[in-house]
Amino acid sequence: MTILYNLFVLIFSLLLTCIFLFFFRVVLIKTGLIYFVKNKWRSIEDWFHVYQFFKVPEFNESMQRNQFYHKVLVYLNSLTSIEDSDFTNLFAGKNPNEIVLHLDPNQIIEDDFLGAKIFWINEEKILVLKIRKADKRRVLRPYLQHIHTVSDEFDEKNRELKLYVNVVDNHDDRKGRWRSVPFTHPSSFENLAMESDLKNKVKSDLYSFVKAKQYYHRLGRVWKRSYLLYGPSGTGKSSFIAAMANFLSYDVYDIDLSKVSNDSDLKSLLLQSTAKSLIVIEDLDRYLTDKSTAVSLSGILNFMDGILTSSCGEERVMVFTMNSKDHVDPAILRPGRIDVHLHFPLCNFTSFKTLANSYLGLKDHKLFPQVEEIFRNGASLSPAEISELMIANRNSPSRALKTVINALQTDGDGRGALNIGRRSVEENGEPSGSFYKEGINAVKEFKKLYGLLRVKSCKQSQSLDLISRQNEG
Ligand SMILES: Nc1ncnc2c1ncn2[C@@H]1O[C@H](COP(=O)(O)OP(=O)(O)OP(=O)(O)O)[C@@H](O)[C@H]1O
Ligand SMILES: [Mg+2]
Repeated sequence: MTILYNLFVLIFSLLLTCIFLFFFRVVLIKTGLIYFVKNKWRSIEDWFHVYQFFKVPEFNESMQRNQFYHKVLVYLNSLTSIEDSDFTNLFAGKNPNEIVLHLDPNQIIEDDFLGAKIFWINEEKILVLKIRKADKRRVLRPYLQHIHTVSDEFDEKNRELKLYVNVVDNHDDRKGRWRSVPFTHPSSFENLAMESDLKNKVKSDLYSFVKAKQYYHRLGRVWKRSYLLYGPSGTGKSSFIAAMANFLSYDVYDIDLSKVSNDSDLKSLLLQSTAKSLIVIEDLDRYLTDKSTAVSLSGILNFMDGILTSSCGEERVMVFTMNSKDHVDPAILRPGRIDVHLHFPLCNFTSFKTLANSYLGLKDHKLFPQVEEIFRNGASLSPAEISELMIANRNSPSRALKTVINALQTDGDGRGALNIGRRSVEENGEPSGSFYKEGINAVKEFKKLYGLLRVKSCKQSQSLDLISRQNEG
C-alpha cells in the first residue's frame, strides 16, 4: 500500500515539476527573460573554460589586404545566427525586396561547428575568433577550411561588384587608400555598338585568360592581361570597361593618378587591390603629356609590368584608356605591357543602326539611306553624341533621325575621316613611325591571341591591332 502511495506521490510530483518547468519556460520566452538567463549561464560557463583568441586583421604589416579577413566576413554574413545576435545592420540586396544582414562593429556572433561553440567578435578592422582551448586541437583546422569553402561558394553566388577609387593619402594607414561603393553600372557587351566579331574576340580572350592560371604560373609570368582602349571622347571606352567588369564579375579599381603622390604610393595602391579585379587608369595619355601626376614614367612602367602583383599571384586585368596614342612613349605600348590594343572609332553607319535599334527600336527606316550617304561622305559623330540626340527625341523616331542627320551635316562634317587609325596611314602616305611599329607588334599579339595563321602584309592594313573597322562602313 505504502509502495503504491509513494509511487503515486512520485508521479504526481514529477508531473507538477514538468508543468512548472513548462510554464516557467513559457514565461521566460514570452518575457524575453530567456536571453538574460542564457547570458548569465554563458558567463558562468566561461568561468570553467579557458579560451584562446585568434585575430584576423584586415591588413597585414605591409598594408596588403588580408584575403582571409574578407572570407571570414562573407562567411559570418552568411550565418543564420547573425539574425539572433543583439543588433546587426540591414541593407537592401541586389534583388527587389531583398534585405541582407551585415555585421556591425563590436557585434558578437556565435557559431557551432562539430559540436564546438565558436565566437566571433567584430572589432574595428579586426575579426577575433574565440574558441575553447579544449576544442581547439580538434576543431580549428577543419573549421578554417570550412570557412574557405563556404565563403567561396557564397561569393560565387552573391558576388556584388565594387568600384574602388583612391583617395588622397591622409597617412591614416588603418583605413587603406581605397574607398568603395557598389558597382552597379548596367553596361554589357550586348548593348555596346561595336563590331560583334570584335566583341566575341574580346570575350573569348578574357575567358581564356581567366582559365589560364596554371599556364601563366608554368611560364613564370604574372597572371595579368593588359588592355589599351583608345579613341576619341564619347566612343564607349568607359562603358566597355564596365562591360568587362560585368562579364568577368570583377571589382573595378579606378586609379586617379592626380591623387597618387609618388611611385611608391602607386605601388601601395596596387598592393592593396584584391584578386579578380580590373585595375583601370583612364586618360593615361593626358597624364603623361601634361605631366599632371607626381608618378614618374618608370613608376608607371613598373606598375604596368605588374612586378608587384606577382607577390599576390592572383589574376588581374589592367585597362588603360587614351584619346590617342600618337604622342605616347612607345615603351608604354610595347607587347607584354599592353597585350591587346582596342580602337574605339567614331560612329559609322553600322554602329548607327545598332544605336537606332537600341535607343529608338528601329530596325529600318526610310531615312536610313540618307544617313548612310552622309556617313559615306566622311561625316561622323561619336556614339555618345548620337545616342544623346536619340534619347532626347525618343518619342518620335523620325524627328530623332532628322536631328541626327542635321547634326551630322553641321557638327560631324569630316570628323569621320579624321579617325586616328586612318590619319596615321592616309596623311603619311605609307605606314611609318610608331604606328607602323605598333602595327607589327599588334599583329604578333593578334596572332598569339587568336591563333591566326596568316596575316596580311602590314602595308595593306590599317587595323593591325584590334581596331574595329566601323569607320570603314
Ligand atoms: N559604342 C557605344 N555603344 C553604345 N553607347 C555608347 C557607345 N559609345 C558611347 N556610348 C554612350 O555614350 C556615353 C558616353 O560613353 P563613354 O563614357 O563610355 O565614352 P568614353 O569613350 O569613355 O568617353 P571619354 O573619352 O570622354 O571618357 C555612354 O553612356 C554610352 O551610353
Ligand atoms: Mg571615359
